[in-house]
Amino acid sequence: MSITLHTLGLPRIGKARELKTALEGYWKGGLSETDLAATAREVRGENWRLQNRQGMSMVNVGDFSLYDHVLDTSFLVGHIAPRFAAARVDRELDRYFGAARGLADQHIEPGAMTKWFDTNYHYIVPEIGPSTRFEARPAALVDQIREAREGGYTPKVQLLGPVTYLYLSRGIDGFPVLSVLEDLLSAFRGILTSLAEEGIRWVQIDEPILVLDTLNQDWRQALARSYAVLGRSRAIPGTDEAAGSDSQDTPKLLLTTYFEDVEEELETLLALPVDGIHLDYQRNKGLLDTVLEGLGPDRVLSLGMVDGRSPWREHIPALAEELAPLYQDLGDRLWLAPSCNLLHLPWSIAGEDLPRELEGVLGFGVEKLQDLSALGAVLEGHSNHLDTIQNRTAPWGSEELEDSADDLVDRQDSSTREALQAEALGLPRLPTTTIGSFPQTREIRALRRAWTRGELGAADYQAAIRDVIRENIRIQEEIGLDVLVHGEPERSDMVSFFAERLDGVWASRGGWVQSYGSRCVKPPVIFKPVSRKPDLGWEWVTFAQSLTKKPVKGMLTGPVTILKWSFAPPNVAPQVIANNIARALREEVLELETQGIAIIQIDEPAFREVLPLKRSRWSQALDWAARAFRLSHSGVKSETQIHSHMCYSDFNSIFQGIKAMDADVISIETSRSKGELFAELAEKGYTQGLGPGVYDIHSPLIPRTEEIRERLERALAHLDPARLWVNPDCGLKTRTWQETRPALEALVAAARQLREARKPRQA
Ligand code: MET
Ligand SMILES: [Zn+2]
Repeated sequence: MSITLHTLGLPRIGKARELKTALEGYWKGGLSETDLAATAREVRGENWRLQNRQGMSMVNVGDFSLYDHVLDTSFLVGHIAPRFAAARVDRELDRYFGAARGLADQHIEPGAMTKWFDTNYHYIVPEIGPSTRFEARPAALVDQIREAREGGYTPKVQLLGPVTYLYLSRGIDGFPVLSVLEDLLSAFRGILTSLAEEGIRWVQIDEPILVLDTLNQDWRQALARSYAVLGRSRAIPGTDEAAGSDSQDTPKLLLTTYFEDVEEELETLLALPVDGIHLDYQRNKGLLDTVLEGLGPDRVLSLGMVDGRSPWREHIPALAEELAPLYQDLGDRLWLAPSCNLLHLPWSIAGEDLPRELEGVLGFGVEKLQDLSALGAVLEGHSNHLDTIQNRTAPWGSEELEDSADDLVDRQDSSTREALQAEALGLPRLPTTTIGSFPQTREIRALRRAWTRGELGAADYQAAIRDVIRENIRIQEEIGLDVLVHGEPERSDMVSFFAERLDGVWASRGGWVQSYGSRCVKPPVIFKPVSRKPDLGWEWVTFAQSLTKKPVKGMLTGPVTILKWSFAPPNVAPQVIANNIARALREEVLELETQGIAIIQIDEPAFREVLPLKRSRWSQALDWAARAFRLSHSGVKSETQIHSHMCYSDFNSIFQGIKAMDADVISIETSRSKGELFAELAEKGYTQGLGPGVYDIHSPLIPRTEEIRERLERALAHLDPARLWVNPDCGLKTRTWQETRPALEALVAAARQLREARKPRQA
């Protein structure tokens, strides 16, 4: 009997992003539905082949998605928000994409998108209201099961569990989402019945909310009720009766949790009448004894042995040794898998140019499965892989592991700074500025491409970028903005630009990870203590400053954002890495200051992503994150104004951190907010400068002066006019100049009108 190996899902964008290309082709009208379906089939086929080749006992069906698995779940349970259900579409497939991306021609807004737990994957939020009804619609899933069977594979079906599905939903106007549970469970039952008819033996049902430490009694009850209906005892909905004999014919359920330990909900979890439980091994080690006790004599324990969301490889010999007694105990009731869906990793590291330190240390999806099968083989005594695998940890010196940022110099108090800065900068009331990037035109992209390909020499490239900066400054002066920027033409991406200029960070060529739909990101890998390789590009900023008398704001990406949008080594605490990056950035900040740059913006759009899944650890995380931010500008003069930028406005959970960052000005996204935020901020005692975004850069609409003025007035109703800035929601790199220019003109006009109307008390 060989040990059962399986996965919790694989990347579905295609190993060379084939699905991305096909999707975008289909959306533009250049690719037919048939061709898109063919690409989708190829991607699934490739995934099944890989699982088969690596010795997985079953292949997953249901992990593939054309856009998002939460949206797929909505369609699977027949829950399509009314505005999409009523939309006019040529093909049903367009209704699905409409729900994901909106239907602009019919003015139908897409579903909201938000992050999947603490990952960088975004899902489409289901909307639940009084008219929500569910109905099993398993046809598409059944087709994929048959497809897998035709390929000769044994399918295991993967579903998002009903309770997590509801937990991730939004109740329209506060509608209580749990009130639809029974109806949803009937749909799930219908689906399980269809799967039984297809001869499915195992269903993987994901309930990652079991790792949270914030579930209340209602959610616990929902879990208990759901698995009473869907699990082994299979009660008949609406009655207390068990379904009895038909339970033999329905698939077994493997309930999966991932991303964290299940400490708080261990009892809840063990009481669920499911046939197997999956846990992240590393994070639940300490609970295994209790788990084994509660597991009983028949149930399967699946352990996530290789980290499914970090590219660092495990030390297989050590793992095999640790696991051996458990394998003895459980025999074939022990299953092995990656800790979570491999969707959070790129496809494979093969063909990448790795720095010497990373050879054999790093692996993506394919390599994770190789490690898993190596572990299986070692456990079963079929292999002595033991001597070929070396220690796989990041080369971080032990002295560097203790880092409390003692070199952090506290700044003078904020009101002293405020006065000094006001004098040094001499800005008008309601100063106008932008967030940093200007439109990345086709010419700029072509320029960068030619330079990276070596078709353009350094001197020519730099001259061309200087021309763009010159033009950017000219336009900003014409528009009449108060604080200018160089426009970031040299950056394609705010994290990879810095990653390439920091020693200790490795950028892959093709390590793409799905962020949402067809959008992919290529996270850099931080693998050793980070340092600044000569500079981080300050000369572009000082060049811009040399062209104008107005202050030019220097632009950097902050330590927390660089950390959160990269892969970091697991054996180093995040604050150690963040401090490390902060010190490299600090050198650049101090250089900018020396060169006469009086305002420096350190962007932290990923700041709130430091919040761990467990709420009990929030406060500590905010502390180190704010500390790292402060370290990145530690030592600047009081006259130097430090800005930060975050493109969201939900500060409730991070307010403590925002204050502790001790920035002078923070720009945020608010153009869609109705003003409650300002009252809230005032109430909480926010006293720094604030730049509420008054131009929604995500929309092609050009705001009118009156609209901007209204938005500013809403802020002025609650905040000190001396601390209010006027700026867009975020950078303008995705917009065109045709949109940007009139929008910024409106923004400047609105600020001027308000200044006039409010008659400043001092010059
Ligand atoms: C996602 S935040 C982006 C900030 C950056 N400075 C820009 O303007 O593009
Ligand atoms: Zn932004």
